[in-house]
Amino acid sequence: MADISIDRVSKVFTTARKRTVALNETSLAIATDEIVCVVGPSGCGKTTLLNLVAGFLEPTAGTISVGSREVAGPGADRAVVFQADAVFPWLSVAENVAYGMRMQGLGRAERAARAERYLELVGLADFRSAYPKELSGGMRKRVDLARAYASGPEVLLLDEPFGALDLFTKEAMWLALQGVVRAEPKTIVFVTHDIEEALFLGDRVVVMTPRPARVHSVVDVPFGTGRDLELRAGPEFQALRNEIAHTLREVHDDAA
Ligand SMILES: Nc1ncnc2c1ncn2[C@@H]1O[C@H](COP(=O)(O)OP(=O)(O)OP(=O)(O)O)[C@@H](O)[C@H]1O
Repeated sequence: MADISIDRVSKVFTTARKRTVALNETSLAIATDEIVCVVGPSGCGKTTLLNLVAGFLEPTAGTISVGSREVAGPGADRAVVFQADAVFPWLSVAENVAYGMRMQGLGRAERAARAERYLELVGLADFRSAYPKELSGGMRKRVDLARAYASGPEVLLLDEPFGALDLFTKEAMWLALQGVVRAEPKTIVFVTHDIEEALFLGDRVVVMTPRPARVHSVVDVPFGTGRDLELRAGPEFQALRNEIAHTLREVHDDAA
């Protein structure tokens, strides 16, 4: 269990031809076991922010802490799920889920027990011996999620994990993620382009400005736990969706 503190973080990419300020003194505090969804204009720096928290990139200025530790590189306390599948095609579903635990040196029996627990939580227990090519896109995403959880992180960083899925598969993944989080809460940063996804899953939705990204506004999501898909049809959900869409349109127009 850990909170995340992003304190006046800037990130400048410098190549031979170009200098890009992706983030400019961005600050954000995320509480332990909170789900924060991040939306913003395309190319504003959302993935950069996530990669900085993951430790894949180093800030040009500012600091990021997870719990009491300052981020100084990737670590087992953080697991990342990307849009692209990260499953190994030559490993079975259960072996994929156990992979990170093997790297961490856990014994065979514990790996098997933990893999089983997370396969059950994501609804894949019957597919433990299947290989990725036998799975649908949504099922492969469930494997990614189970593997991320099984590696025992304190923080989950999700970068448009369901971005390539069709609407119905996506909805099923929202419910799957919600179920796993309910069984085992985590501090989650979830980057998405999908406002409904952000509102359905998040405790808060952070709207970023165009590049260089800063936090434009933060929307508190009042729907509690155990959300069902019908929620989206309700007036409160619709009003928040419209509010965020309006903000995004505004920041987009200001930058254009
Ligand atoms: N390694 C890199 N080298 C140079 N520039 C980079 C690098 N990574 C990202 N950028 C630039 O930083 C800016 C922010 O990119 P980033 O991928 O973080 O945006 P994003 O908000 O996640 O975009 P999208 O919504 O389209 O996924 C972009 O202009 C991008 O071209």
